Order: sequence, then structure tokens, then C-alpha cells
Amino acid sequence: MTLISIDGVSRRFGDVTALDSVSLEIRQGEFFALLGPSGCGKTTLLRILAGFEQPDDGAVSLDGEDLLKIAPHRRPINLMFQSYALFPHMTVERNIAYGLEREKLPKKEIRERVAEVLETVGLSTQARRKPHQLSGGQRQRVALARAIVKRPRLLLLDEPLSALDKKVRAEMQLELKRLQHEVGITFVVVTHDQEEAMSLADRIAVMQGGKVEQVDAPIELYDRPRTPFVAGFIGANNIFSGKVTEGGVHVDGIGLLPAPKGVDGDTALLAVRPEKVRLTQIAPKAEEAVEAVEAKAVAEVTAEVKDDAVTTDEGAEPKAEEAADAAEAKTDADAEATSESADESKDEATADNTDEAKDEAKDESEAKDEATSEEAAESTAEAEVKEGPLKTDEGAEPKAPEPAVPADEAESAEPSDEVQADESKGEADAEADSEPVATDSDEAEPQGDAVSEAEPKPETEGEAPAEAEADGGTDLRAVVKDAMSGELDAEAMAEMVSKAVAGVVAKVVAEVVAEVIADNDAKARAKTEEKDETAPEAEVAAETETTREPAPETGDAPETAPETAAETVAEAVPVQKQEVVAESGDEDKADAEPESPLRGTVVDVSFYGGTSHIVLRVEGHEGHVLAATQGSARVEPGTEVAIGWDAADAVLIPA
Ligand SMILES: Nc1ncnc2c1ncn2[C@@H]1O[C@H](COP(=O)(O)OP(=O)(O)OP(=O)(O)O)[C@@H](O)[C@H]1O
Repeated sequence: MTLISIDGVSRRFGDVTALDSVSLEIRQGEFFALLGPSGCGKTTLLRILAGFEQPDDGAVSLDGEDLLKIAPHRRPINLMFQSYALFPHMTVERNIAYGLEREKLPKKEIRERVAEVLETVGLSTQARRKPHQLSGGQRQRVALARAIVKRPRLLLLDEPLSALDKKVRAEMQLELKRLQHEVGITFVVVTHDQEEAMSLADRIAVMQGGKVEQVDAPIELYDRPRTPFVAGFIGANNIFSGKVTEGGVHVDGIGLLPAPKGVDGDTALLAVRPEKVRLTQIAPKAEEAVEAVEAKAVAEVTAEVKDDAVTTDEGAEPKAEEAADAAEAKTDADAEATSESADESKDEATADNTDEAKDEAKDESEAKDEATSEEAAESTAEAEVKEGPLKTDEGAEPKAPEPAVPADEAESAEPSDEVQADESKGEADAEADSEPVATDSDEAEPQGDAVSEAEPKPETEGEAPAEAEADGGTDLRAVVKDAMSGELDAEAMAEMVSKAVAGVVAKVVAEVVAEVIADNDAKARAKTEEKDETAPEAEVAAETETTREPAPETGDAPETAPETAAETVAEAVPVQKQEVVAESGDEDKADAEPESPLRGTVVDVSFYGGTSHIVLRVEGHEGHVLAATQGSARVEPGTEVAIGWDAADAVLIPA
């Protein structure tokens, strides 16, 4: 039932139009809010209801009776001021009783009504205090008690909670709502605080520039804003301006965004709430997958090396274990670190004089003579590596990267870094170069030649051991052998084991990369064929999004280092296959929606109120796109994401 009817009310102050033909209805018993930015005319409308201001045009009625003809003090309306306007020299109960005393009601009735209202606002024990002896929240309750004790039909509250700090304000919001229900009085609150209006009011009139933009329940205002101003003013929103088409809203510089149906050809705003935005991580997931493969492979290979050393030669065990431990500590060492250390070793080795190199060669040949037990260990290690998770048998094995200078050209070439590396190994070593991890079961037999081929130590030229395996990592057999013979100190052993592990890991990563690329390429082809038969426009978008490196025809690995391989995986994995990092709403619905062309970068992630708030930068879009997800988001600044939403979750607003 309508209590107050406001019809075409205008109020001007000189050049300023404070109210411009405002019309709205306030229902009996409801908690109504006038919400809008400073200067939009809220207070002027409140003052007209209270009788302190007269409109230039329009009509206002209460229960169908012309309110404008009633003198302010005779209206069944009370106004609670922002400042509370308490009498400082009077006690709490006298402040509350004041209005009733002015009406000359019987003292007994006044006492009973004051006691009742003190009970309602929870101030019975503070009845004898003066305002300065109360907290802000308590003073606000006294002002409220004084307003409701007269039992008005309508209570007007101008920014009632603005003088309170945040915590007390939250408490008083609840208290105000409880009171309103309890006393059954119609409340009209003026506020510029949308959170306050949304949490207090049954319905809200959103005002802007002296006009009412929309009157609705809070949830409707939030879900179905009807004007651009309301869409931007109530809560956070992502707003895009574009042209309505059959497939969505076309935004210049971005493309076709998912949107509900509208009038084709109209210019409109598309509003999407942050919690409706779905983020799909593009790159990091694939990198993580590669890192996980690397870490797993390194750990397993290291374990193999350790086990072999323990079981085959007790005397050499401490050194080998030390080396393996050091290698384990280096599990996160990537190819870059490996090449860095290789460079260092090389520099050192080049600086060594020839005598030192000769000494080492001599030591090495002595070590070969003592090698029987080491060779046994070596063959065990080799066999284990072949049977383990790092499949290296020739049929399935991706090719290792080619050496920078082929071994058979090394001798004739000018001495470069690569040439030195090849020379150090000699001709017999050339085959081992292309197969850094043993792949032939015959090699499991202990053979003097195999030891010689695998020997990472320089023979004549003084090159560092690491150089000998520049094409794919140090041979594990040689590393284990040296570790057990105690020929090299622990630090050198650690470095070599690390390089050997890196070489094996590179192969495994390359293999995985090749599989993923081939898989994704097949899927992308299938998708393209599917789209050929359906929507031609969608095909263009899909092609733009999924243009990737061509997949190799065979299982051959790309000739890249592991980190490059990781990038390739990231590029090759279609967006649709990626992990959803922030999402709300019905997941089933998402499948049927056209994909949004939006791509963005996470700029900031903050967590408050149980929600992760994600700020994204999107090329072609002014300002940021906001996303929100319950709990902690699995996304970090810098992450590249695909941004989408269900068309039904977006709102189309005529521009
Ligand atoms: N007595 C007056 N004389 C001149 N201009 C006035 C007067 N009262 C209000 N205005 C102007 O009318 C417009 C609306 O003012 P009003 O106080 O109603 O806005 P409001 O929405 O309540 O703002 P706030 O939230 O800042 O209180 C403003 O531009 C204001 O400057």
C-alpha cells in the first residue's frame, strides 16, 4: 500500500535544478533509501517531505492527502538529523521525552513511552547520562529513540550512520533494520553510501542530477540495472560499449562479446559483474606441467645414480653419494645454469696449461685399469636408466639436439667453443654425442671402449669435461665411474652429475613437448573441421585464437632447450583446455556459449571479504576488467588469461 506519493516534483535554486520532475512512491512499512552522489538532490527531496522546503512544481500526498498543505510540525513525519541534534545539558531520558512534553501528554504516559523506547534501543541503563557521556553509537540510538517515541507515520533519516566508525556503523545498520521491523514505521533514509543502502533498504531510488534513474529492490538494481549510470554506480561492473548483433555485442577493437538478445543494430552498453567473469589461464599452466616433468625426471635419475653407487662399490660410495646429493640439491638447475657452468668449466680448462691436461690424461688411463668394479656399476646404472620412466629406446626416443658443429667436421673447423668440445671427445666419441644416454642394450656390457668413449675428462687439449657433452649432457656412466673412483673432488663430481641429469631431463621434456604439440594440433584440426560446417564467423575467431606452431609429423622433439620447450607447450595448448582459475555460475552453461575474444593480463590480485579481486588489463579496452572469485584465486599478476562469461549473465543496457 502506498504511503507517500511524489509526482513530478521539481525544485530549483537559481540556476541549479536540485530536483527535476521527480516521481516515486513509498510503500507503507517499507525501508526506503534515496541513494546517489553528492548534489543529486536527495536532501532537498527529504526536506520537501519534512516540510522545510516547498517544491516549485509537482505534488506530494500522504495516504492520499495533500502533504504540501500541512504545516511541518503537524505532519506525521519525523526527521532524524545527521548531527542527532541532542540537547547537551539534558539527560538521555529528558532528550527523548522532550517532544512528548511539548505535546503536553500526561507525565505517566511520557514515562511509560520513554521507558519502552529506551528498552527498544538498548539504553535503559544509560537513561540518566548526558550525551557527552555516551559513545557515538549510543548518541545515535538516543536520536533514534527521540524520533520514534512520537510514533510518526514516516521517519526520515539523513545520513544516519555517517558519524559512526566502520565497525559501529555495521552494527547500527543491523540495529536500525531491527528497529524498523519492530516499530513498524516507514523509514526513508538518505545516503550516498551504496553498501549502506543495499544492506538496509527494501527498495532504493537511485538519483542522479536531480532525477530518479531507477527504483528497485537492491538485488534488482544489482542484477538488472536499467541505465548506464546505475550499472556503473551500484557495485563494481565491467562495461563495454558496442553494437548489438545476433551473436552478441560487437565492440570496436575487441570483437564480438557474449551478450543476451537485444535489438539488432542498436548501440548498447554491455555490463558484466566481476563475479560472472570466468578466467582461463593460458600460459603458466603449461609451464608448470613442464616444470613438474623436469622435477620428477631429475629426482628419479638422481635416485638411480645414488642407488647404483651404493650397491656396487662400498669404497667409492661416500664420494658418489656426495655427488648425487649435490646433484639433487640442484634439481631446479635449468639448462641456462647448465650452460653457464659449462662455460665456466671451459674457461677454466682453457686457462689450464698443457702439462696439467697431460697429468689428467695420465690419471685417467690409470683409472681405467682399475675400472672393473666401476664398469659393473656403470652397466647397472645404464640398464636402470633405460628401463626407468625416462624412456630412451631408439624407437620412441626424440632426437637429441644436434651439436653446433658436427663431430666429423670438428677437426677441420677453426677452434671454436663447440669444436673444442668435439675434439676433446675424439672421433670415436662422435656417436655418443648424438646419443648422450645409452640406448643400445649391448652397451650394458662392461667394455673398455665404452668407458673410453664416455670419459668426460679432456685427453690432450685441456677442455673441461662438460664440453665433451655439449650436445645433450654429460654421460651418466662416466660420471658414476669418476664418482666411485674418487678421481675428482666432490664439487666437480656434483657439477658433472648435475649436467648428466640435465641432459637426460632435456630429452624427456622434449619427448613430452612433442606429444603435447601433436595432440593439440590434432585437436585444433578437428575443431577447425567442425567449425567449417557451422558458423563461418566463429571460425575466424577460433583461428585467431588457436594459431599455433605446426606439430611435427613424427615424434621427433623440437631442437630446443627445456625452457624453450616450455614456451612451445604454452603456445600449443588451446585455451579451451586450460585450467579455469576464476569462475562463478553454472559450468554446464559455459559449454554452450560462444567464446569471448577477450584476452588479458592479470595486473593485481587482492583478497578481502572472502573474495579474490582480480584486476586485468585488456588490449583494446579502456580501463581495467575486474574479476572476482570466492576464496583464493589460483592466479598471479602477469598471468595471461582468456576472459569469458555466459551471455545470460551479462546485462544489455540501451545507451
Ligand atoms: N538552499 C540552497 N541554495 C542554493 N542551492 C542549493 C540549496 N540547497 C541545495 N542546493 C543545491 O541543490 C543541489 C542538490 O542539493 P542537495 O543537498 O539536495 O544534494 P544531496 O544529494 O543531498 O547532496 P549531499 O549528499 O552532498 O548532501 C546541489 O547542487 C546544491 O548545491
